[in-house]
Amino acid sequence: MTESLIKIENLSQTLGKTQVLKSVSSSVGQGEVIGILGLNGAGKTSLCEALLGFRPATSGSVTLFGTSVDALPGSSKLAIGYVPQKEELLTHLTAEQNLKLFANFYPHWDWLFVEQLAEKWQVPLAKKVNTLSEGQRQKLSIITALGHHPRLLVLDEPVASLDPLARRQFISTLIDEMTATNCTVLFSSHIVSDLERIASRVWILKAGKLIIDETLDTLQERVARINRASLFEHQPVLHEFNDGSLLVVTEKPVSALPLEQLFVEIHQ
Ligand SMILES: Nc1ncnc2c1ncn2[C@@H]1O[C@H](COP(=O)(O)OP(=O)(O)OP(=O)(O)O)[C@@H](O)[C@H]1O
Repeated sequence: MTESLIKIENLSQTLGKTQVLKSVSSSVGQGEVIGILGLNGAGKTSLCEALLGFRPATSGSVTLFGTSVDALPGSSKLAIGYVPQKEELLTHLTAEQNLKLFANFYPHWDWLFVEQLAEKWQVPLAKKVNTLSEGQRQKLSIITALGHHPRLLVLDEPVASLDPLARRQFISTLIDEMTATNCTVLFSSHIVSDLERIASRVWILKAGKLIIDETLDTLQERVARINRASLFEHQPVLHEFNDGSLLVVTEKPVSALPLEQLFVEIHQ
């Protein structure tokens, strides 16, 4: 079995008085695309940031590329592309100056690819960032993360400000990039249809807990809500609803709930 690119073990994090992550465990292999879903405040950003080592875990651990995230060498950091929920561009510089700053850090920066993306996505490179629209800034932030062809790409709601055409272009670029480089992608979004187009696996967070960690195929074909009386011995329960019914993976295909409906139901 190939080594996990990301390994998360019993990761918990408390910020102030809030426990924002509760004993999260999972592992992700090279080339997997994880779609992260959760209500506002569920812990998606906290998880992305903890995975990248931006905030130390209160307990538990994260391993990236086989090394503890707390001791990650520079070469591994350079293999990561990150699009934060709120872009962190230098607003008094032009879009092009921002790209040049990023390019300085990355030996494998691909200017041809970056310029093609900027043209296709209509990001005006000569304009100062503080004069760009929110969507244009978001596109620029995505380009800075893709420009060095990362092995691991973490995208925290990258499409929130994008119009439908831009979202479609972004998803298609992401698919091309994944095909060309077999990069691993973690992608949080509230737009379930986008996640369904690219995710191989789905994580659903609820109040800091990872309650669902299943392949998209399993979720779409074999996840069903059953009564407790129908539960087989040793059948793992994904979620228990308020009325006592249970969400389980069935052995044979069932007419599973559409992902969006499943998401809504487990939060009611
Ligand atoms: N610096 C902080 N100090 C204290 N609590 C925090 C801090 N940052 C986030 N939180 C809390 O952590 C919880 C998870 O927040 P997080 O931003 O990870 O959620 P999210 O799923 O990304 O939400 P959204 O969909 O709104 O972006 C929330 O209850 C939030 O109030």
